[in-house]
Amino acid sequence: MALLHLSLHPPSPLSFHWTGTIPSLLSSRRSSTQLRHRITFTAAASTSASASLLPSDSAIRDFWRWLRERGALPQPSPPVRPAFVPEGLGLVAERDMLRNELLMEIPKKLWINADTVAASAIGPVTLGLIPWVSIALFILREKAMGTASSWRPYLDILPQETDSPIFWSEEELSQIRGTQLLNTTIGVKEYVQSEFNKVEDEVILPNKHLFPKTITAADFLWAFGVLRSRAFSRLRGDKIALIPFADLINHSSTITSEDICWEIKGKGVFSRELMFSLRTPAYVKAGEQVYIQYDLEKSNTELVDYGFIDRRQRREVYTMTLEISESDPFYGDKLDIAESSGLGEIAYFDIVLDEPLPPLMLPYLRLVAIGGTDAFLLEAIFRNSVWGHLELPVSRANEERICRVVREACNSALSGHHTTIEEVLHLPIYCLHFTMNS
Ligand SMILES: C[S@@+](CC[C@H](N)C(=O)[O-])C[C@H]1O[C@@H](n2cnc3c(N)ncnc32)[C@H](O)[C@@H]1O
Repeated sequence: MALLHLSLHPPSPLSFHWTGTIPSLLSSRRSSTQLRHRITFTAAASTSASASLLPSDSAIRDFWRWLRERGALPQPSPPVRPAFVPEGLGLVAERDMLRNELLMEIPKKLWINADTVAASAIGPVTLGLIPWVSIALFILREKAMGTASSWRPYLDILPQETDSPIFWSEEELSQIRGTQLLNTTIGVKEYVQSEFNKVEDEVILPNKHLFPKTITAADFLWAFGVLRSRAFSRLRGDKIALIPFADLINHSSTITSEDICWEIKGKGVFSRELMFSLRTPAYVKAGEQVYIQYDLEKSNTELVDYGFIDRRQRREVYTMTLEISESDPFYGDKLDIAESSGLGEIAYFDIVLDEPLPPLMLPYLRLVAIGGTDAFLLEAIFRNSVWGHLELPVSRANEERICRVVREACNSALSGHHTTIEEVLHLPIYCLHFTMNS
C-alpha cells in the first residue's frame, strides 16, 4: 500500500513544534467572498482592525513617553511615529525618507526575550521552559500587575486579538470546515492548550504568590498569538523576542526585498549594548506609512497566521506530502533508493501555482507507486541508475496509477465543495489530501 498526501504546508511564523494529524480530503464550505470578511488581503487592508480593538490615543501617548524615557527615541525628533492605519497601528514617516535610512534603534533592555524573563521575579521558576512559553508567562504576569509593571505602556498598546484563525469564533471556523487551514488551526490551539496545561501544573499553581491574577487558557492563547504575529520571522526558537516600537511595522507586498530592513548589532563603548535597528526598505514621503516585507519565503497559508494574506505576490504554495508506506511490500528498497537521493520515507514538495513542479517530485511519485512487474527496478543491481530511470515514465501502468490516484483525489476534493470551481480557485486557502491504496 502506498500512501500519498496532498496537503497545505502548516503555517509557522515561529518555529513551534507541534504534531497534528492531516484531515481527510476536504475543502472550504465558505465562499471566497465570505472568507474575505475575515481574512484581510494586503492589497486592500482597509477591512482590518475594528476600532473597538485598537488602543486608545492616551495609550499611544503613554507608550511614546515610555519610549522616550527609556532612550529609544533619537533627539531631537524621531523620523517615524505610531499612528492608526488600516492595518491597526503602524509607523508613519514624519519626513521624506530615502531607502536605507535609520528608522529606529531599540536597545536590548527594551526587548522582551528569554533573558528578560530570566532576570525577572519569575526567572527562577521558568528555568528550562521553552522560550516562548516563558515570555508568554512574563507578559501575562506583567499585564496583571497593571500600573506596578514597568512594561505597562507597551503591553497596553498590544492588540486584543488579530485576524489569525486561532482567534476566530467557532462559527467562523465552522465555515472553513474541512480545509487544511482548519486542521492546522485546531492543531496549533491544541498545542497551546497542552503547553498551558503543563505550565499551569508545573509553574503557575505551585507559585501562586508570583502571579497576581489567575492566568486562563484564553490568556495564554492571546500571549501566544501576540508572539506569533509580532516576532520577526528570523528571530525564532531561542532568539524569539518582542521588540517594542519595531513591532509596529506592517507588511506590504510592494516591498520586494527584506535584506536591509533590520539587523542586530553592538553599539556603545566596546559595542557592548545590543541594538535592534530598523531601516526604510524604500523611499517614503512624509505622512506615508513605512512598511517592510515580512518574509518573501512565506506562503499565504503561513502569512494567514498574521491575520492577512498577500494577493499581489505568488504565494499560492501547496506542499504535497508523499510517503512510502511501511506496509508497502517494497518498503525497504524504496526507502533505500529515496535516501540515496537525500529524500526519506516522507517527502515534501512545494508546488507553486503556474510554476514547474519540483524536479524530484515526479520521480519520487513514480518510486512510491512502483509495484507489479516494474518492481525489478528496485533490485540492488539498478541502485546506481534507478533515479535516471525514474526521471522518465517507468511503465504505462505506473504512470496511469499516479494519474488515476491524483485525478480521483482531485475529483473527490472538488465534490466536497459547496462552492463552484471558480470560487474555489479564487480562494487561496484550500487543500487536497488523499490516500492511495494499491
Ligand atoms: C507586527 S504587527 C504590526 C503592528 C500591528 N498592525 C498593530 O496594530 O499592532 C503584525 C500585525 O499587523 C497586522 N498587519 C501587518 N501587516 C498587515 C497587512 N499588510 N495587512 C493587514 N494586516 C496587517 C496583522 O494584524 C499582523 O498580525
